Amino acid sequence: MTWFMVAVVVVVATAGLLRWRRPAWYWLTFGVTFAVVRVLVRYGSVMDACGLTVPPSRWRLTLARVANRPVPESRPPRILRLRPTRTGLVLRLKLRPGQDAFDIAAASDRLRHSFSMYGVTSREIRSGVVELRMTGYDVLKRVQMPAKTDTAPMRVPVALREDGTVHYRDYRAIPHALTLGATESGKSVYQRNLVAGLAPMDVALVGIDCKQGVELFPLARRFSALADNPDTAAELLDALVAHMEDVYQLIRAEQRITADVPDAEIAAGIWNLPEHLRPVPIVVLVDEVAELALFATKDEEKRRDRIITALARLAQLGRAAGIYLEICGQRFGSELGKGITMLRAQLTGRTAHRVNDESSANMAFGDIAPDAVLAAIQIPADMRGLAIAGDSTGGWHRIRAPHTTLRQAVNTCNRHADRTPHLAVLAPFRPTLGIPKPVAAPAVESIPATP
Ligand SMILES: Nc1ncnc2c1ncn2[C@@H]1O[C@H](COP(=O)(O)OP(=O)(O)OP(=O)(O)O)[C@@H](O)[C@H]1O
Repeated sequence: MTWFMVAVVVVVATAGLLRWRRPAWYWLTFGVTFAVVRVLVRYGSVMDACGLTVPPSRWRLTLARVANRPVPESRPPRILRLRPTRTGLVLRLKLRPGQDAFDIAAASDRLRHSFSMYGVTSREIRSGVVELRMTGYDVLKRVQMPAKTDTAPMRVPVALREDGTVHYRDYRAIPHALTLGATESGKSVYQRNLVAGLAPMDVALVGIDCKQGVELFPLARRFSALADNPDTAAELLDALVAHMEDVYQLIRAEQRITADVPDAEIAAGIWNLPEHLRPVPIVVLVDEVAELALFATKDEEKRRDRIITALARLAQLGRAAGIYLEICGQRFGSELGKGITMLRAQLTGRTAHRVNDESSANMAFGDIAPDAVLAAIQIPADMRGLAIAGDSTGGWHRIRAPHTTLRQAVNTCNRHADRTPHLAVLAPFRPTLGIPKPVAAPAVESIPATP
């Protein structure tokens, strides 16, 4: 008996320590069992307290009266499946007549408190079936991506969502995207994760990094072309437009359709071309886009117009030619001049890190998901890397990318350097590899100013 008591105390103490210090371990060891028991035991009463039960139907009342039995109780949605996961529980519910998915969504915060879970989100699976995803701890506090993720061409597992699922950047579903965020909000880390995720794939990476190349040039071995100033960027974008036109010619040549070609084989983009003819897809990463749109002189204005026109053309026509845009910046609104809002409208995927004002959040979500604007401005300053990711369907999620250091990203790019495609049209922009020339440190004034 004494040994049993000691064992109980040890288990309770270990569980308590793990719960506060290592929530992920706690969940995997004790938390999941406690949570399953808690949900199953409390399910009926919690659903009743949250107003998610329906009164007995007429035939059940009649049956009870005929059989002289007590009046049947109200019934909650039926549990179809309860599945523990790495980060929480997934509960699939069959709704009762008269209930809808909105009832469950509206009660998700009450369910979270009642089941003592960290977060609860719901989504409709099909008519009458709703899935509740519960997380046992804050999965975004220290992001750990699952060891296994769904793999598909041009689909990068880039971050974790607050419900514990993986957030993918799927270039074939959403060809172009915009990532906004104030300084030090985590844009570069997000972009680094994208590059590291794309590095093992058959894709050409093109970078325009107007921060003098500090973010993308260390990853140069996996890049087919890089530009670190607006002049080179203008030429590089012209070369990409020329490449896009060549790919269109190739698709048109393939489309010389005869009556015996099945409909499914008619090419309307590079992915429909036979594999031996298919040009390699290109992802164009632009860091600090505002640098491309700002100008001080007449010549710079001409260059700016050339750049924005080329970007807008790539955004409008690039998808079929396998050219995808990934644009990052602190702000991307009409104050950057003509053509910007037209370009922004083509960037379907939107991600906003912490922003300093509502108008910056509006640039990302104002035209697609107004409630995401509120979520974006509520991101706390100490949660760097936390972001709101939405798309044109109006849906949005809170996400956070894993903290990939520059060293880790460089290692990944170097490991996959042999996959870097050589495109003739991009050859002049291929980064030269080697030891950089030493640069003199800027002079520092050491004499203190006297009043
Ligand atoms: N997902 C993350 N998880 C943990 N820490 C992060 C994450 N993303 C960013 N950080 C932290 O925030 C710091 C700033 O991130 P980052 O350089 O990506 O910001 P930024 O938005 O690109 O800033 P700037 O516009 O000034 O370049 C990083 O050094 C890192 O310590």
